[in-house]
Amino acid sequence: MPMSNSPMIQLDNVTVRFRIPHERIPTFQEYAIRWLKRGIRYADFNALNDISFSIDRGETVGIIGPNGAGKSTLLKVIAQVIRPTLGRVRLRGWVAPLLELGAGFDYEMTGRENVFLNGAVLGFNRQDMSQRLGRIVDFSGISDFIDAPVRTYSSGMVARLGFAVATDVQPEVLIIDEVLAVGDADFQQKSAARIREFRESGSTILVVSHSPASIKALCSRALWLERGAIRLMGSVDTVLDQYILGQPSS
Ligand SMILES: Nc1ncnc2c1ncn2[C@@H]1O[C@H](COP(=O)(O)OP(=O)(O)OP(=O)(O)O)[C@@H](O)[C@H]1O
Repeated sequence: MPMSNSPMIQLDNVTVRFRIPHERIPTFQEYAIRWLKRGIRYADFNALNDISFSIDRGETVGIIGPNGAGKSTLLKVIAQVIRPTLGRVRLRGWVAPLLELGAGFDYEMTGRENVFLNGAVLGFNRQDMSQRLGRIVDFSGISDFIDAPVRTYSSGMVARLGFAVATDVQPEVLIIDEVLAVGDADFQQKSAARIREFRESGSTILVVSHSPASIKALCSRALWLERGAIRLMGSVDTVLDQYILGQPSS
């Protein structure tokens, strides 16, 4: 099979800027008055600041960093959920993002209906999804609840179902934001095994986790983000050893 040498994901000088009110405005009324008087002062805040890197086909890259470092923002900009303020994101594959858990779910609908809904979002029709349904429900391990509305599910159950749908459809690029931390130990093992299968079949994977151990177990490269900038990117061992050294508990 001919393989292109060009990267699967490439970011060139990506900056994501949010505009946030400078001071806390206690009520909506106060906000409206200030807005009319042009009295709201904003501060521009770069959640990502001039980020450049590329990821090749088949790489599994773990993203680590403290709270607020910009990890989720980075995944969102790669999944094209948000646009960069400056710079460019280039993608060469079909992406299945598992960002906020259950973000693609309608909580009033049943688990079964949501499988079809999620499938449609990922580009699959009803017939495709009917064929996949049994396998998805099986993997999620929530078959007893599949006809109950998702609002009755625990966050772990939502995670199981979301993960089962998004990873049944063999994406070329799989983007996973902290999903692995949600399920119980049994599900964490199952999902890690599934990610390894994707890795072996050549998918490109990006995973955010606060757990250096899960990143070590799954990834070949790691990217350490801090205050919106790359602190270090390299082999998983090099980056995590440095990262762990910098943690207050060590
Ligand atoms: N829509 C938004 N508007 C304003 N600020 C935002 C928005 N989204 C994120 N931010 C800010 O950008 C920064 C980075 O957020 P992000 O969620 O990417 O961090 P993170 O590294 O994923 O953090 P965590 O580990 O806590 O999940 C934070 O300071 C956050 O408050």
